[in-house]
Amino acid sequence: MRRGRDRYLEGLEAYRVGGAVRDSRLGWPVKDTDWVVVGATPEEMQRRGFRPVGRDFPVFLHPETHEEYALARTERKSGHGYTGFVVHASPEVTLEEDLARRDLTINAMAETPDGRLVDPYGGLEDLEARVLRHVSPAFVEDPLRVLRTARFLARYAGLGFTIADETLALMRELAESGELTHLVAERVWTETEKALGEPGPAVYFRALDDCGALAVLLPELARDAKMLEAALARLDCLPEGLAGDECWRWARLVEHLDHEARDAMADRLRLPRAYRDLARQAALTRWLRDQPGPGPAAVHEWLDGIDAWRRGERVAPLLALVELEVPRLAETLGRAWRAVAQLSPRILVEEGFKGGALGTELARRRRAIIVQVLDQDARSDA
Ligand SMILES: Nc1ccn([C@@H]2O[C@H](COP(=O)(O)OP(=O)(O)OP(=O)(O)O)[C@@H](O)[C@H]2O)c(=O)n1
Repeated sequence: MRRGRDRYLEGLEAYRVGGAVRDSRLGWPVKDTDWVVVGATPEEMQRRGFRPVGRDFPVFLHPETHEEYALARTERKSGHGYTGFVVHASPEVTLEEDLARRDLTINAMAETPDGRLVDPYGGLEDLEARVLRHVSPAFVEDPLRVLRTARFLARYAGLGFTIADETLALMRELAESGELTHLVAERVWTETEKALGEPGPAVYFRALDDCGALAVLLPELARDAKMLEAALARLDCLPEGLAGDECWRWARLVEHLDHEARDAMADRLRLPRAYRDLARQAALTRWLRDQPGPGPAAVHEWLDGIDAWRRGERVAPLLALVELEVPRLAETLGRAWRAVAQLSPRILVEEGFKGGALGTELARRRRAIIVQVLDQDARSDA
């Protein structure tokens, strides 16, 4: 977007950078625009009315557009993890130096307010050749970049992007060095959740597997190559309405794992409740699908397990999932659920049941209804 004169920027050397420059050239929707300012001090920014927001480095919000303006800076690694960086921001830091600290060449382009491209590291050429390539060997200073690169691949995979061999080699190096283990759970999950929302989420996990990072970060998934391939194929196998949903995609990815492995992974990544719950329900639904028959006890256990009684809204989407693989079973389960849902505990209370006896009788009658529906279905099959 071209803007007219901006009095706050007058006399300031400011460049649009990062995602906005990349995405506008790719014809991808631009989410937000970040800026780099060269040759200014924090005091000058504040004098101009910019509001300081950076904790770790000097970043300011434009008084009107509220876009982020960061003072040009260099970063050097000084230890493990996210905090192990020495940031140097001063009016002497050049635009080229600021761009050099960035992860990928396509993320290291800048643009003047009037649209002139500054591209010292060949970002445009890589963008046109659809290559994700690191800017410099300093790529390895931030292990999160392994995940970021995989995520960008997942986003742009449909455009034909690949990871440059040399970059993949650095990603491998990071996976082998143990540096990835220094990433805190929140950062790993934030990237992973973003990747789950990208057009090609399977590509993210495959790229992490290719460089050995999956075995470090999500060993439960990486353990068995065939299982992993099946899980990745399932990721995008979702009923309409659920397709593209991060939480459902995650559930599909992990539904084949036993609950110890699922819980271990969820604890390690500090997964939000919704992700844990849905993964458990999807796993239970898969279990039901694989039961012989399945018989009334299994159907009942499934309804109990997904807490259908209190959370009836869970049933339909899970049935839609079954329908993708075993439509006939989904139909039977749907009938059983509709029949059993009509039995209101209130009726039993009115009949005089209470306490434990109420629970026992409710379960008995529910089971009887399920038996009846399954019998009817079996007879109409015969
Ligand atoms: N670990 C990181 C994080 C960020 N950056 C740089 O900071 C810019 C902004 O980062 P961010 O907002 O996370 O990503 P975007 O590139 O804007 O992408 P997205 O569309 O995902 O927001 C990136 O373009 C990149 O130049 C980096 O080099 N290394």
